[in-house]
Amino acid sequence: MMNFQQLVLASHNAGKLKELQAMLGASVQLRSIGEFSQVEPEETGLSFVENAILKARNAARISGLPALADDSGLAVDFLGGAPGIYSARYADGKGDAANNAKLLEALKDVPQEQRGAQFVCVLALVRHADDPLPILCEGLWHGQILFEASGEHGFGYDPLFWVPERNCSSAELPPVEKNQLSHRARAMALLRQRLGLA
Ligand SMILES: O=c1nc[nH]c2c1ncn2[C@H]1C[C@H](O)[C@@H](COP(=O)(O)OP(=O)(O)OP(=O)(O)O)O1
Ligand SMILES: [Mg+2]
Repeated sequence: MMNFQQLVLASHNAGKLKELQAMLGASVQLRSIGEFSQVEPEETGLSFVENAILKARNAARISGLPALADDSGLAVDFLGGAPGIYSARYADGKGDAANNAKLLEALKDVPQEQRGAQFVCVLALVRHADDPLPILCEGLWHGQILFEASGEHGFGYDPLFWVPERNCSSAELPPVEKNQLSHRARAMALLRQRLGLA
């Protein structure tokens, strides 16, 4: 097993970097792809897996380092799994606040018992840009979509995601707790096992 002391994180999302670095601990240093390039690759895949691999290969190519990518999103039952892989682009690239407003509007007449949703995270690690065997790990987190935003922590859809096991929104959870429960935490626990860090 290769020893990954330094990985480039194939993400321009500062929230992901913070969470993933906290989960990985000090033995692996995550460097942001932003140190190397500001150009974001187009996420042309039809699945979280495809987009994670695409982002990881791109970052490995640009940086010359092994690369970790996180492709994630929110799948809402009532919307047939949307916005899913399109979560970041749900409100046409207008950002988190616009995405959240659009989701609240789409669900405004939907009763509580039909507001189930899951966060999905796929982590892909490539040793180099053309790695024929990327390491893939996934994690899911089940919850419900709230009727209004609540909480200041986290990023993205966190203020709208109600966490049944804690009875609060994911943005109300202290970061340490989110990092033990989340879709990303579950995917990272699997990755740590695969890397012999667990
Ligand atoms: O823990 C989370 N808490 C709240 N929202 C979250 C979470 N995890 C993913 N999300 C949302 C944010 C974004 O709307 C989409 C990810 O999109 P995704 O393309 O994977 O990430 P991104 O464009 O923000 O950064 P990048 O592609 O550079 O890694 O799902
Ligand atoms: Mg993205």
